[in-house]
Amino acid sequence: MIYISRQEHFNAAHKLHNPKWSDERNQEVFGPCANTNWHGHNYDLIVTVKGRPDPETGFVIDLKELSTLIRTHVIDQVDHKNLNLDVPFMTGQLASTENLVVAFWKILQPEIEAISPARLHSLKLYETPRNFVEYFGEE
Ligand SMILES: Nc1nc2c(c(=O)[nH]1)N=C([C@H](O)[C@H](O)COP(=O)(O)OP(=O)(O)OP(=O)(O)O)CN2
Repeated sequence: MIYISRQEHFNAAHKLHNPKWSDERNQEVFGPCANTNWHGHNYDLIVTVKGRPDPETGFVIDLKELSTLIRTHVIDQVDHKNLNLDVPFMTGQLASTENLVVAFWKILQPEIEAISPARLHSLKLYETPRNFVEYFGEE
């Protein structure tokens, strides 16, 4: 079994804001991340799939195809966007790295399975060089 990864990049604006709370409470919990007029991040997304190399190509999955799939279904939806305002699949959700990576999984898993026998293994999403989450599809 081989684990193979592709890294993609996007930048996006957001703020951490719970609409059920007062502005003061949001500020207290989220600090500068609750800034009313948004802030931005340079995100990196690492998509890892697992499988056995095809005997004819030697590939678990064609990384060019995987890149196109990630860009079409995820990166193009979020790049240069406001995650709170512009991204339908984040509507009604806090724009945290955790919620974002779960939303990406729900989009990518069926798309990968549609083009390849390889399976999605994990997503790693960097919000900053020091803040990142990893998700394996577990509930
Ligand atoms: N569990 C989570 N905690 C936080 C998240 C998150 O998505 N999940 N997000 C944020 C902020 O949006 C943002 O990441 C904070 O940025 P910042 O503090 O600037 O992060 P840095 O790594 O650049 O900060 P350093 O202090 O320089 O390490 C906050 N929490």
